[in-house]
Amino acid sequence: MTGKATNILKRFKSKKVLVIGELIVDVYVQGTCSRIAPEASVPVIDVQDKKYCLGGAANVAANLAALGADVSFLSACGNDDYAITAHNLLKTAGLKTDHIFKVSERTTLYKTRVSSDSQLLVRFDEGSTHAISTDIEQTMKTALEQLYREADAVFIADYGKGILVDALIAKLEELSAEQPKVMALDTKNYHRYLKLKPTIVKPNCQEASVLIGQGENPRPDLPKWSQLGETLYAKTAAQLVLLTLDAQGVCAFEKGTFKFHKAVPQVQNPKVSGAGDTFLATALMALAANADLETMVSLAIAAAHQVVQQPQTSVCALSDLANQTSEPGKCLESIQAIKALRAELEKKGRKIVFTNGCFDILHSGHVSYLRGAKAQGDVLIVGLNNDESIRRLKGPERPINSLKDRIDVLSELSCIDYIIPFGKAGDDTPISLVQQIRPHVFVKGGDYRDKYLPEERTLKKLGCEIIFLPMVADRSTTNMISKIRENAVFAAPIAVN
Ligand SMILES: Nc1ncnc2c1ncn2[C@@H]1O[C@H](COP(=O)(O)OP(=O)(O)OP(=O)(O)O)[C@@H](O)[C@H]1O
Ligand SMILES: O=P(O)(O)O[C@@H]1O[C@H]([C@H](O)CO)[C@@H](O)[C@H](O)[C@@H]1O
Repeated sequence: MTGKATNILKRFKSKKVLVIGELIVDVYVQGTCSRIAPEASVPVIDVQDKKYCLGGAANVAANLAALGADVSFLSACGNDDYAITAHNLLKTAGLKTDHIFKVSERTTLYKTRVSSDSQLLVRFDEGSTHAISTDIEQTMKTALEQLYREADAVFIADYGKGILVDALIAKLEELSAEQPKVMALDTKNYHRYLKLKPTIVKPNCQEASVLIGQGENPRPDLPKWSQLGETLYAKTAAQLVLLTLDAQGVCAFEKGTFKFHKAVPQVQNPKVSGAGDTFLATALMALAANADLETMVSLAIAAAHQVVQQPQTSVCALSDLANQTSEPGKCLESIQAIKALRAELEKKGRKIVFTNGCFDILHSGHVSYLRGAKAQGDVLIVGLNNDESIRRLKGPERPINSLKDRIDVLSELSCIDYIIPFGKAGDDTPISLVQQIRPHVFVKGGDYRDKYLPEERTLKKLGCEIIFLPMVADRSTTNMISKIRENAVFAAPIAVN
């Protein structure tokens, strides 16, 4: 993934997101089965472990918090043991609980999954599913008004268990009409939100199949799905529809038009419960951070890929997502990597700019020159003399900074796309690199305008344009070293790496 994703992720931290929906506690009972019960032919599970996780809208809130968002979670639950469990789990996840309204007439929702080894045997769903009372409805409406106005984005996690009553949806419509916000919607009842016009929804293939009236047993064949954009748009009124097809990847639609399909990394025995929450939470954060559609979907896929490999409902932390999307280093070492890069750039029609140098102690002349070099094309590749090469070219006291240090420093310059170390005894010229890279433009500083360039003949044979950029006066590594020496109280020899 490109540096774009990295820049988008940096903007996640400042986002305030409102989550409204059902708070659910997921209970995972893990055991082993070695016998059948005497009273009936059912397995006896010797329970070995029981885990409690945030589920439903609470899992969405936990995912958003893990991605760096400042989350406000609006919900109602019972005033019971599972409400205490949920409260503790929310606190552990760094979530505020002051807008979780506990009411005695409700029982907190919880789903208990019983597994033997990794085989799910049964799931019990418990808790109140009736609509919240008018009192609680009014309380939540008041809270909704305040929290909506403070939010950058809204996530509606409607599990159809009595929280998202008509009055709250109507309030959302009113608020959205006054102050539109990016809004993600996860529901099985899209028809209830048509007037609200959510920004982004994420039906899976079964939900989409039901949505378009083709029943619950879809065949996730891609060609069919990519033609259903108009229908999905009509059924959801969502500007963006991200249709998740399990291992078949994701189809992205914008206002009914199919935009692209993205494959997903394949995982053996994926644990999908909660992965949809992670996917849509990440997509919403990316949207709120002004990501383009392609980057948004890639980030959502990367986050979901992380959680489907976890045994229980879990989250993808911002740091984990950053690690997954951080671009590989800029430094290319192997001929194969250089060849692959050249082929990729040619396929994309990119204009390649090449330059080379020692860049021992980086100074503003270098920076101005490298920025100017990048401006000559689309991609800047820098040939960087290795340490032995610099010793041969500039003397035994050089370089001051090792190749690794110089790569680290140059890699932080956004104008440089790739760095390739070079130089060997008997040939410290960039000729062989030029032959491999075949740049469209070759750049050196003006100090080379009247000097012999051994690579010039090769460049001309390649039809490569040669450009000399203006020098920044009084900036050179040699000068810097001299200044350091002159200013040193005791002209101690400069440590050579
Ligand atoms: N002051 C400057 N302004 C613009 N370009 C520069 C400047 N100094 C060096 N360059 C360019 O940067 C590239 C790397 O040069 P190099 O690393 O030798 O820099 P330097 O400061 O001249 O080093 P040294 O003093 O050790 O020779 C070369 O293409 C050179 O033309
Ligand atoms: O940092 P420098 O000394 O500007 O870079 C040198 O440039 C030489 C130039 O390309 C003429 O061939 C090159 O030969 C040398 O290896 C250094 O990169």
